[in-house]
Amino acid sequence: MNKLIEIQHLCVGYENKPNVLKNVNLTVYDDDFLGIIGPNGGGKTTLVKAILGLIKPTEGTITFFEDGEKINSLNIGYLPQVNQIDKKFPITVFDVILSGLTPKGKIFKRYSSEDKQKVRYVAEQMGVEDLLSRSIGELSGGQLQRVLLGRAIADNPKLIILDEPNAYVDKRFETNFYRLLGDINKKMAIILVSHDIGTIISMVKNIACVNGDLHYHAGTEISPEWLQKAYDSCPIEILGHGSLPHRVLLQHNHERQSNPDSESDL
Ligand SMILES: Nc1ncnc2c1ncn2[C@@H]1O[C@H](COP(=O)(O)OP(=O)(O)OP(=O)(O)O)[C@@H](O)[C@H]1O
Repeated sequence: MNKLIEIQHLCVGYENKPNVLKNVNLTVYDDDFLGIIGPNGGGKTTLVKAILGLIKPTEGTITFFEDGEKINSLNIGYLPQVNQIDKKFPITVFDVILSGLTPKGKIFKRYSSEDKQKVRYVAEQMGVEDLLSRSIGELSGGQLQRVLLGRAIADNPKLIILDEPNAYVDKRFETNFYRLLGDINKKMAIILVSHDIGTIISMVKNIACVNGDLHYHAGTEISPEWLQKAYDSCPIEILGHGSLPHRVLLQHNHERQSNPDSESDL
């Protein structure tokens, strides 16, 4: 187990909201499966954007490693939140997966026959090989999720980041998707952002709760007290599921609330 990413004293935010995250420290390992939880507006996506290099830290550092040595950049695959996908965009499944092979900064890359073969291989792994000529607007939520996961892993990244992947699908299909993630985790590290603590606990190796700052918990044996502390001022209710907390219900009447209608998604 080697370090893959080391985040030290990270502060990051936006022009009109400069202090979204303050003094965040986190290490991600090369075989990690890290779950990121936290209340709405706590800064989970902001942390992901900082790791992806989409926003610049105001303070602190994010360092990448390969085989224990510092490197300048890391190949990261990303599965975005479903609301960031324009399903009306006229693009086929084949081209979506192929676009995962485009090196950063090279939009007009010429694809080789090897690339095209790779697309077919990835599509088979994701179980979408029969959908390659379909446009993404014709897919179900679960199919789209697997196509985008294929795009994220196509270039054999060292890490994939999945932002709320369970928002794509019906609960009944989640098991298959998470089994797929278990297989992928044998080859690369995974960061999974999710509101669903039940999912996080059953899947991941380590947990971080992001709520303006970051509380890290190695392992998944988390106590209700840790959760309450990590979620800060949000009142939480934990429903028992065996000895594991299964679901956390929050009331969003504190100042980080970003969407008053989203109470039911937690
Ligand atoms: N582009 C932006 N410009 C200004 N403020 C932003 C921007 N994006 C996010 N924010 C604010 O930063 C804070 C953290 O947002 P972020 O999306 O990181 O939270 P989150 O934990 O991912 O939330 P959710 O669970 O609702 O997806 C929120 O208060 C949000 O309104």
